[in-house]
Amino acid sequence: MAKAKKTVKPKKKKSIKKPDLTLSSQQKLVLGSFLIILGILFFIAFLSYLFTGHVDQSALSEFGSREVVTKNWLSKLGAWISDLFIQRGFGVASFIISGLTFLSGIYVLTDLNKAKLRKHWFWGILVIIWLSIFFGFFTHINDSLSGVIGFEINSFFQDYIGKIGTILLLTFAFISYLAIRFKFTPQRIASMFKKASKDIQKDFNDDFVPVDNSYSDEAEAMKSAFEVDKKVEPTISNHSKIEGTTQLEVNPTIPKKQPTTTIKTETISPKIEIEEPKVEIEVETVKEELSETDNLANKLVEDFGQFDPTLELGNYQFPPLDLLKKYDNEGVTINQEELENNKNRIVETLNNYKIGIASIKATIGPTVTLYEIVPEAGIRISKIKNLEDDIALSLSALGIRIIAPIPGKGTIGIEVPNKNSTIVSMRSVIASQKFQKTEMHLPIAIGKTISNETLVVDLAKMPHLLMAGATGQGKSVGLNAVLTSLLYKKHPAEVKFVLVDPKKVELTLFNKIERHYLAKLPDEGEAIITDNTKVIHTLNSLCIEMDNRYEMLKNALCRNIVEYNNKFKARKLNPNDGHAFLPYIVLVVDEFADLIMTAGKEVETPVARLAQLARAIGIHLIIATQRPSVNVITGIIKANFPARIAFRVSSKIDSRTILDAGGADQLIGRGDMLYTQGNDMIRIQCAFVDTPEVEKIVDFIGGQKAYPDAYLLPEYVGEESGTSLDVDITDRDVLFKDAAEIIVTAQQGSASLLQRKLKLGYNRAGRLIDQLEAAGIVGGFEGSKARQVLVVDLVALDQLLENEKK
Ligand SMILES: Nc1ncnc2c1ncn2[C@@H]1O[C@H](COP(=O)(O)OP(=O)(O)OP(=O)(O)O)[C@@H](O)[C@H]1O
Repeated sequence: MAKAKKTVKPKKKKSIKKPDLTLSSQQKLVLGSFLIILGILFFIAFLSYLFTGHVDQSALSEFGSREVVTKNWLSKLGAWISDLFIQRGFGVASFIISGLTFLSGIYVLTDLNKAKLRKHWFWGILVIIWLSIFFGFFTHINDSLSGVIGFEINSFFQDYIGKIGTILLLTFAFISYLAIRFKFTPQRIASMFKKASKDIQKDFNDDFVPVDNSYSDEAEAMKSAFEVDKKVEPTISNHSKIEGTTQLEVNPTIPKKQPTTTIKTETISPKIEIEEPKVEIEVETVKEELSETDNLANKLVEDFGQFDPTLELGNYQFPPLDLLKKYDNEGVTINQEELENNKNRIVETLNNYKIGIASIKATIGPTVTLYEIVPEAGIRISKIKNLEDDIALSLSALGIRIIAPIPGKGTIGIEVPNKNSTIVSMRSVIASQKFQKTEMHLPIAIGKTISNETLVVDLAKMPHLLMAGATGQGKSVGLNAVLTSLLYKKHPAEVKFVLVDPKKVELTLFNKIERHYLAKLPDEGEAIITDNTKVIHTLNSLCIEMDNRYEMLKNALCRNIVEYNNKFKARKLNPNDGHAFLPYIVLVVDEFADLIMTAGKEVETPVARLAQLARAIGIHLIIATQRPSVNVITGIIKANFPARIAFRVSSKIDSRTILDAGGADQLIGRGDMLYTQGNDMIRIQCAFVDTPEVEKIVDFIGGQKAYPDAYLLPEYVGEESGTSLDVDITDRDVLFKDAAEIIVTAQQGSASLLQRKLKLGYNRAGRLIDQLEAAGIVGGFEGSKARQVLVVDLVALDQLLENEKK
């Protein structure tokens, strides 16, 4: 609300009245005009008092009587009010009150900034008091100059600090007023004096000068002296301002002194005028010229509306929250005693190592409590870091993690597991505002941070996720949490899953939503892939899908899937040209280690290719593994998976393999995890979603109307279908070029070399040799001897392959 108000405000000027929270427009009109009239009444009464006050003085005692005649222009009331304000109040300074009242009326009517009005009153009252004290000096001339208040204060000052003291005090008040109110500085005053003396000198030299900047400069200087304040109190009257400007502009050769005085009067006696009129500029937006296709697209959008990819399953219902379980032990449960004990032990332990603590703060999370310590001055953080193991031993709790220092803070963190950890239910994170209101493309409510905040991350931004953790530490639950998040947020038309599950048990549940959310190869029975050869086919098929999508993006002149889909929705892309709405594809591979061990390069190559290139076209990979050893998570995979989740692992080395840092070995399991997206590491308690809950969700979705089939991936012709001598270069094995390079580099035409280097099976390596022979890279079969290599080096090989394409 407040924001909306803010954005609207600057546009609204006098003409449009902004709704007020307390007063209706009618009330504002009544109050505003009342104040304006009251201001005018005051002014008339005060003005009249200057002429009639002394006559009316005697009548005031009989004020109640109707017969008494008063001379004030506003009769008895005028006489009484002006007597009250001028005689018994602040003297002639009371005129300012009439001005302020008038001003308040204008503010209420035109709904200007109330804070400004308050400022006017504040400064106005100070000026009134100052003036009345100042005029107190001159009461011998006329006692209504200062009023009783001014006179009394003045004589009070004079009694205590004398006449000179009072004058000095008033001077000081005056300077302070100028400095604070008008932002006057000595430099500004000096520069004004300088300018003035220069001008005088010039005047002296010649009476008339051709127009120069000094007028406007001076005007500027004076103006700028007040400019800072303009926002607070726009004082220059429109009328005089316009006059000043015209004089300056129209008479280019007028004598200098004249305009100077004009400007001075203009600035020194600020008249009451509320808002400087701002000439508003109306910007006409020029319509972009439309191209032919745009016109057509606009017409189509006009006729049929934007393309809605969800239309085919228009009645699709998202799973309700009720399908997810509520847990009793949700919410933070750590008692004061535990907190106190831990704190004491930390303080004691650190004291044993001569580390003094300046302060300590605890943040209680779902699984661990973070004690944030500020060490005493002079203690080196590296010292604490080195003592990590000793401190953990002394605190003798499993899973103590020391963060020294906490990034971005000068403090040290010690995370101590809570005795009773709490479950972070999937329901709580899905129901969180953060998740419900997110605008992310592929939002994942992964769990809660140490300070109990729900963490929602965007898979589309990651752009791929690597998950590792020893068995039983929460990996499968983590995968389910990811999938559940997407099911709760994305329509079947918007996202498709390719699920690879060599364990055959974890992801089978999702079979029920095959025709809603899964993608598969054509002619495959089941969408969930459990067989290694099928995995290789699917990965290669995804590579083809990727290439196809890139082609579509290129033709549509789009840089990424979001732009492409927006263009498609705006009906700017013709389905007859091969365009279609592109759903995101999320490839989930459980037990990646298992795959790499059995299929080696055949899996690694397409995975690496997808990881490198697929982000822009909406294919995202989630890879989970139990064994995070370097031959599973190779350099090329790591380089392309900046987002990583580590559940508890058994060794520091494993932790380093996944996170490039220790820490995952000190987690406590059961969904306790570390998450990094390339820079900082955050400790998260993974949201818990149990198999029965997932089952309910997939049943709910599976029970609804579905597409006729799963999302079909492009067909991939695998190695089995190749003949022994493939001459057609388009039918070559994807590893053909790699194989040729290995053979040429080694100058040894043997299948076993390929088997070793490319981690291939014998059959495939043999077939590669056959294809190399057909391409003229290796010679014919020579019994037990290795084949002859016919290409001398890699340059020659490149040339040969280039020539082939022509
Ligand atoms: N986020 C969590 N919150 C609470 N408990 C959890 C959480 N995640 C896992 N657990 C507990 O740990 C058990 C094992 O989790 P999970 O099946 O996910 O392990 P895993 O790492 O997949 O094991 P494996 O690799 O053998 O499949 C769960 O049954 C559950 O009791």
